[in-house]
Amino acid sequence: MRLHVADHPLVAHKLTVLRDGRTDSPTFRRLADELVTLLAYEATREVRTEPYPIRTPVAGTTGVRLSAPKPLVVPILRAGLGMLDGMVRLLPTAEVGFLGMIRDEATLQATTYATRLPEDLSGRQCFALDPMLATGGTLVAALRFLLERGAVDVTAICLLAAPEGIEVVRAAFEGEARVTVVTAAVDERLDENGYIVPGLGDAGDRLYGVV
Ligand SMILES: O=P(O)(O)OC[C@H]1O[C@H](OP(=O)(O)OP(=O)(O)O)[C@H](O)[C@@H]1O
Ligand SMILES: O=c1cc[nH]c(=O)[nH]1
Ligand SMILES: [Mg+2]
Repeated sequence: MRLHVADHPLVAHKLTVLRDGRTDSPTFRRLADELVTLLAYEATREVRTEPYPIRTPVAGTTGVRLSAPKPLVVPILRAGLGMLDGMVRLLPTAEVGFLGMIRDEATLQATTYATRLPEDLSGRQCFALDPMLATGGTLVAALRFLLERGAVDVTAICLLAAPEGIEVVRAAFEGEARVTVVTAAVDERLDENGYIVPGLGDAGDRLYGVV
């Protein structure tokens, strides 16, 4: 597993406003959208391309274009939906699959309640979107799911990660070059309820309201 932590003043600035408990839902949604676009720049560094010949008004040249099969973007519902638009803005030809996962608030165990993904992901590069990597249970299950269906590699894009969760993902994918985690920041720790500290609270609730 490879880990990339964004180191950029714009990311740090937007993340600070996102964390602030006074930030309202519309602003939170806009910032999550902007942050994922900044992170996607790094996360797509190894997206596959092929040579593509074109003519400029001046001369012929060979550029590149994204090669087939199309990358698959997978938001992990609910909170990952808040990152979808920002991601596909940068990768407009990508296809989108959905994974619905919920963490039990008492046991912190993740369960899957919805899947809408291609059966066969052979040869596909996948990008899993989830703002929070806390205990790591959700992300490990999601990454396993995509790799078992044949994904060539999976890059998870998170807004915040806890050190404990990173270690869980690292242990689950030890020596696995197909897994990369890109995050805007690694926070201090988890609290006794499995929340990231200082974190930003419940990302799903801040995006979409308390259910
Ligand atoms: O690393 P973990 O300990 O597994 O926790 C992280 C998960 O918790 C949150 O989802 P939640 O279960 O709150 O669902 P929601 O997106 O519907 O709010 C978050 O979006 C992650 O999916
Ligand atoms: O801090 C956390 C941990 C898990 N899920 C969240 O939304 N926030
Ligand atoms: Mg939630």
